[in-house]
Amino acid sequence: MQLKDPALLRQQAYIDGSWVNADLGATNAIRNPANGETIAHVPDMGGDETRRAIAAADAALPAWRAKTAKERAAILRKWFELIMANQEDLAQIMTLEQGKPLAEARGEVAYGASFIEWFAEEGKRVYGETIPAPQGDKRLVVIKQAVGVTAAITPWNFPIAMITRKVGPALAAGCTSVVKPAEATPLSALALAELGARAGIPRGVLNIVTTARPADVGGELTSNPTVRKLSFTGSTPVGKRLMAQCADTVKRVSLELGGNAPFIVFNDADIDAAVKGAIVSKYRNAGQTCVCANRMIVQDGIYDQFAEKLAQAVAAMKVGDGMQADVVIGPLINQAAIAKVDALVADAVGKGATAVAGGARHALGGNFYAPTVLTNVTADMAVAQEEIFGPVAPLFRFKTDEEAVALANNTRYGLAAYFYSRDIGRVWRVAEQLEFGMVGINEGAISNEVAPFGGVKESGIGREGSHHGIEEYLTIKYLCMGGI
Ligand SMILES: NC(=O)c1ccc[n+]([C@@H]2O[C@H](COP(=O)([O-])OP(=O)(O)OC[C@H]3O[C@@H](n4cnc5c(N)ncnc54)[C@H](O)[C@@H]3O)[C@@H](O)[C@H]2O)c1
Ligand SMILES: O=C[C@H](O)CS(=O)(=O)O
Repeated sequence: MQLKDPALLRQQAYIDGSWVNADLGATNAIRNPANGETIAHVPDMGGDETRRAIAAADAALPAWRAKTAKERAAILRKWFELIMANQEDLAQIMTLEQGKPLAEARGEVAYGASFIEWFAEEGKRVYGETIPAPQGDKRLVVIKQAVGVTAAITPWNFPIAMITRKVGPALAAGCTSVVKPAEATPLSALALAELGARAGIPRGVLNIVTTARPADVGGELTSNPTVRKLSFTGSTPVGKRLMAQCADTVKRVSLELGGNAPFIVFNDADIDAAVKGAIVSKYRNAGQTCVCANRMIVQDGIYDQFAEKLAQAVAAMKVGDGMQADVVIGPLINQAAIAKVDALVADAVGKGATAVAGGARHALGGNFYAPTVLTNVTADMAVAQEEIFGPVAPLFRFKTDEEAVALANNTRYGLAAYFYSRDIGRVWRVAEQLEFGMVGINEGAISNEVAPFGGVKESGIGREGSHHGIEEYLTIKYLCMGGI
């Protein structure tokens, strides 16, 4: 690792403004998914260390929320500037621990930083209201206040952006935060904390607890009554478990969970634009994103042409170590991911699908999977219902608009959906009929800091980003003044 600022590679957890080891000295090795090499060790913490982090966040809360929104914004703005000034180092750390190509990692650093920049400003626009009182001697006022101590549990696929999408609004609102990053990718979180300290975030306001035992740390974060809110990003099964664990202390919960995005291409689509959008949506992060197109649903009239163009583009993708300049498909996160993707492809091919590009583990071996396009895919195949989380595009065929919408909505998930059509009537009808939180129309890249990100059904609760995102960290208080 060749960092301009080696101090950004932190191998201790960050609690109450100090870099600390686990109480018993246990550590967790962090390995490069491209080659299995150990790049660092971080503390393997449990309930005791987590309780201390929560106590630190609680102690820091009064002074932090007493600052004005403008004072908090100045610190967050400085944090944003430091993240961007260290973009190259942060991108290198991310590629080495998560595997995504360096260009994508640079993009994620900027995307993650944008949430800090955005919410520094949003914090200054948390407005209350006055209500015309029904009695002349009363005055009614509504104010908004910080929820308090918050917890964030985040996934490995976006090691910076999934943290800043939570900590940005939390700190801007006046909350404090305890973050448990994914055990595979803690280094990006620790580097963020280092830059936060340099930006002037006071001790205890932001804490990072690392562990190889997520259930132990998560058990404390979800049961400790001092924690008033949990924001979780990850798989739907884990989200359900954490939501249940929060019930005993009636915590506020935000959940950003799994997806199964349909990508519908109608006969009237611009096929070249649709192929471009399919590649952007499907193969980003080697298909390991929650909003990846998971099912390509293509109308009869253009099915063969779309399949041929997509397969041709996919076959040309360079697979390899994300640190190599021309690589566009990096490794999957681990062998379990490889096995899952391979099993899904084998199931589809075994039931009659055809691999017109890829279709197997890559010749590089290890955690590399060949970018794949499957045709003749049918609803009885596992890829129709399971989140693939790999570089595999299954193509389904349809005849009518109604059939396409029914196919698209036939999932327990409801995060992102995409479709390509140039008929304005069809655009409005399909957009309104799709049961998803976000819909890309003639566009495969829909994520940014200004729009509400989130899903319906079993893809989650709440929204991140946009002016909605800060509401997740605020409570509404009604003041009734009598005797006026
Ligand atoms: N909707 C979104 O914005 C979004 C974004 C990224 C990823 N995801 C989803 O996340 C999944 C992939 O990420 P992942 O493999 O890290 O998911 P995961 O659910 O396995 O892990 C997510 C986080 O939860 C922690 N965790 C796991 N079990 C836990 C427990 N019992 N108690 C406390 N914490 C626990 C993990 O350590 C990690 O930090 C996919 O389903 C993807 O769709 C969703
Ligand atoms: O994987 C889920 C992320 O939220 C993807 S995105 O970068 O926000 O689109």
